[in-house]
Parts: sequence; structure tokens; C-alpha cells
Amino acid sequence: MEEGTSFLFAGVSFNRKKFAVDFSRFQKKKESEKTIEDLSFLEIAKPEAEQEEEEEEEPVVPVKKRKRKAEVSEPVEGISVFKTSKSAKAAKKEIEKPLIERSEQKKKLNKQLERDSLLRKDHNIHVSGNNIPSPLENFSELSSRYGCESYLLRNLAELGFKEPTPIQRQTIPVLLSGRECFACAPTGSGKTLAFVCPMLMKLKHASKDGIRAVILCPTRELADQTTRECKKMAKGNKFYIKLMTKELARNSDFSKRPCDILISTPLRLRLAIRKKKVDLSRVEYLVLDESDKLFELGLLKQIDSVVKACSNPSIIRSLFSATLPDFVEELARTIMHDAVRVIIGRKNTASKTIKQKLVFAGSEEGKLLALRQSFAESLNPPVLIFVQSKERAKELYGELLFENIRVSAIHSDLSQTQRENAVDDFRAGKTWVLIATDVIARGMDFKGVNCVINYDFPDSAAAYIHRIGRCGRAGRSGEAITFYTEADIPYLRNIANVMSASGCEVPSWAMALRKQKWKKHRPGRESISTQPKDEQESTNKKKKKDEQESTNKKKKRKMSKNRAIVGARELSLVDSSKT
Ligand SMILES: Nc1ncnc2c1ncn2[C@@H]1O[C@H](COP(=O)(O)OP(=O)(O)OP(=O)(O)O)[C@@H](O)[C@H]1O
Repeated sequence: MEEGTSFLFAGVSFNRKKFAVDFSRFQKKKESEKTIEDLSFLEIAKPEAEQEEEEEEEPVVPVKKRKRKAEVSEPVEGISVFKTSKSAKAAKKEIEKPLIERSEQKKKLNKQLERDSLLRKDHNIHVSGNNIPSPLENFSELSSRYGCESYLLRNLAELGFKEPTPIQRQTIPVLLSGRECFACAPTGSGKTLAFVCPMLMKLKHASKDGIRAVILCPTRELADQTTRECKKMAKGNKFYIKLMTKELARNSDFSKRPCDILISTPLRLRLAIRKKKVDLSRVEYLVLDESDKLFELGLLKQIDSVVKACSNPSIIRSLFSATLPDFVEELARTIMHDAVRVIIGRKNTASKTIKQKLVFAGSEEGKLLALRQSFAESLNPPVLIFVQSKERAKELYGELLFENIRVSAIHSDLSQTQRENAVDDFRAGKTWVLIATDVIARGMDFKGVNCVINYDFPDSAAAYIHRIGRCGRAGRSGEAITFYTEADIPYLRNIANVMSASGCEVPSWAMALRKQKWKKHRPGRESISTQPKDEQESTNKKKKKDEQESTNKKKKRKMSKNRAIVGARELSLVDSSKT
């Protein structure tokens, strides 16, 4: 493929008008090839209704029928002409032998298929694709079926993982059989292990032959967490597992450092690709975690360049998320071959272990009052509070700090270290309340978060599912409270749908509201403050003035520093000309 062309949109910009004459020459040929193309397309892109069905297996002809069929077909072969002759009998026996063997095999296969479908039914696993491997009954099948090394089983046991979760049961065998897959399972259902475990098993041992696996995550926090999970699972086998930091992306030459598994955000990896710091041509496994986020417009170009750089023709790609909109599936199909689709439960639904509640707060002031009241009555830490912007995160942080609540905040204005500290303190229980923007809404695994509060209404149903999914993980229970004001009512129906799909009570009027498109909803909101409005205005003015002064000071400092550097350079030039 040419430099600069897009993998994900290959062919989209072809100007058919301009090349009409050339195009018509190829058109005929295409028509004649159409039947074959159509067939292969159908195999990959089945209609939605069909995909929701259980796995379609090749219809198996009953054993008796098959036997009869074989006998009937004998005359055609010309063997039964002399039925009584010894040689004919012997020949018949010879034919019957493999037939019996085959029918035994068929019987076995049928039994296996029955077992598979029962197991899938028990665990709410829905699959589609060709020849899908049997789901795992237990972790010990990893060694009996796939020769898993003991270190991995030991690590699973040490982590207290007794049984595979539904997504692990199906996607681990799929990936181990060298198939590509896209998988959708609720938040907190163990998707990370579902792709890390087969990756480690396939890579077998550490090597110095370049990067062999890449995991892409939409945020630095998630990339950091996934790196830690990978290392935990790899304990006892010295794999080179690296997290792509800003420093590494800019300055490190990966051809000189061993790396089996690289975990990165798309932005950093693209930077390293551009600077020619990484060679991804040997990558055997590419995982796009939180794939729907990665396929959003802002990140698509970066994903495109990573997919393009992973040029190994036998690469195995997989997509994982708790929400998988149709457009992502369609895009995924353009890059995947013979992929297996695995859905746990219903697509795009919230975890069933979360008790979800809607609270009408009336106004912005009402939200703060409601929050204070719920803290006074029943603060059950750890609590995660989501707001819609970093400014609002700072404002709410100020308000709660004032109340002597052990609180911290995380948003994109903080340095990397400050963000890490906020997450670590919350994990360690040093802070009880973490105020966050959507930067940590996806993938972050805070064990034991009891309650998620959507202080600001989420901007889409997907954002809602991921935000509240920070509680109620790994089978634990959790509570999600969503505040809404008049401005949010038109968008309430989307959330009400998610709530009702996971069995929560929803007011009937909310279900009767008109459906809205899944577009971003981020209305302008009054600032979060208990100060009277006129005081707020003067404080805001003062804040702005202070900010302006500090940026001016920074600018001045930078300019004088630059002048000093230029001066020093000139001096050294004069010095060297003297010598
Ligand atoms: N087989 C298992 N048995 C018990 N716990 C498990 C098992 N597999 C994973 N877990 C635990 O479940 C929790 C959630 O796992 P993980 O973070 O992979 O969820 P996820 O499906 O990726 O969630 P999200 O959609 O929010 O990213 C983690 O604490 C993990 O250690």
C-alpha cells in the first residue's frame, strides 16, 4: 500500500468520474467475478439478525441416513454388480470400515457440539462465524487442550481466579486457534485476561526478535493498568513487557531494546512510528482494547497508522469492548479475516450487578445540595464522581475539600505524576472520593468502588455504561446514581433504555420520552458553587485575572531564558572564533 493511504478507508476516495473510462474496463471483469466476491462478503458480513443467533454449524446428516446414502451410492461406483462374489464382500467391508469410523467421529462431533451449545447457553455466550472452537469448561483445559505452561496456571490460582468468566471461556480458545475476533462483554467481566492469557500462551517465551504483540488502549491510565495486569499474568516467565511512555516514544530506539509485548495509547505509538523508533512489521498479535473509543474520529487516524505499520500478513487482530456499535463492527470487518464474533449477554448493556438510580436535581445548585445530603446520610466510600469537564472537576473538588471530605480529582490539566497519584491514592484508600472526567471512565479497575455518581449527565449511552461500570466489577454489587436537570431530560430516554435492559426500575414517563440519536450531550452548565451569584462573578473575574498574570509571567520568564541562551551561544561563537 502507498505511503499515506488509509488502511481503514482504503478505496473510499477513488474518483470514479475522473477515471470513468478505465473504470468501465474493469467493471465487466468485476461483474463476472461478482458471485465469488459476494460469497466471501456474506461469509464475513452477515446481517445483524443472523449474527445474534447461536453459532451456525455445518448441518450434520444423521448417521443412519448417511449409511443408507452410502449403500445407495454403491451401484454408481460399480461395486455391487456382483453382490455375492467374495471380492465384492471384501470390498464392501473395506468401504464400511471407514464409514463406521466416520459415523463414530460424527457422533462424537455431535455430542461435542451439543455440549458447546449448552455451555454457551449457561453462560449467555452468543457467537457467530465459521468453525468456532469449543468454549472452556475450566482453566485446566488450558493445559489439556492447549498445553498451557504451568507458570500461567499458577498465576491464575494465585490471583484467585477459579473459573474463567464467560468472555474468557470463548475468546481464549478462539484466539488460541489463531482466529481473529471481536468481542463485547459487560464492564468488569474480565476482558483483559481474555486477551492477555492467549497472547502469553502463543508467544511462549521471551525473545529479542522485535515487538511481537501490541495492545492499544485509549488512555494512559488504562495502558498503565493493562501493563501491570500483563506483568502479573506473566510472572515466572521473563517476557519483555513495555509500557510506551512519552519519553520512550520520543527517544528510545526499540530496535535496540528487547520487547515482546508493547502497550501504548495510539497517540504515543504513532509518534514512535513517525520517528521510526519502532518496527511493527513482526507483530503477531494486535489488540484494540475499548475498540469503539479507539474507532472514534479523534483517534481513527492514529489507529489507522498503527494497523498499517503492523504489516505481518499472519497477524491476529482482536477487538474488545463493553460497547460495540454497529459502525465499529463494520469498520472492523474491513480489516479482519474470518473473524469470530463473541457477545456476552446483550450487546451494549450495563452490568447486571449495578443498582441504577435516576435523581432529579432541578438545577446545578440542587445537584450540590443532593450530593451533600447523600454524603451526610449514607456516604459509602469509595465513591467515584463523574463531571463533564476539567473546569467542573476543579470546582467540585474545591467545594468538597471545603467540607473536609477526603477527596481528590483527576483530569487532563494535571501532570502525569499528579494523575498517577490521584489514582494510586484512591486505590490505596487514602482518598474516599475521586472526582473525574471521562478520562478514567473506561477500563479502569478500581476494586471495591461502591458507588458511582454521575454528577453531570453522561454525554452518551456508551459513556453511561462505561462510567457506571467502574463499580459492580467481577461479580460484586455496586450502585450508580445519575443526577439530571431540565436540560438533560431530552436525553433521558437513552439512559432509561440501558437501565431497563439491565432490569432496573425506570419511571414509565422516562421510557415514553422520544428517542434521541446517540449524539454527544454536553450542555453549558452554571459553575459548581455555593457562593451567591454576584460573589461568584467577582471570584471568577479575580481568577481570570490571576490566570492571565501567571501566563504573562511565564511568557516573560521564557523570553528572558531564550535571550540568555542566544546570548550564551553568541558568546561561545565569539570564544571559538578567538581560538
Ligand atoms: N476468571 C476470573 N475470576 C475472577 N476474577 C476475575 C477473573 N478474570 C478477571 N477477574 C477480575 O475481574 C476484574 C475486572 O476485570 P477487567 O478489568 O479485565 O474487566 P473488563 O471486562 O476489561 O472491564 P471494562 O469493560 O471496564 O474494561 C479485575 O479485577 C480482574 O482481576
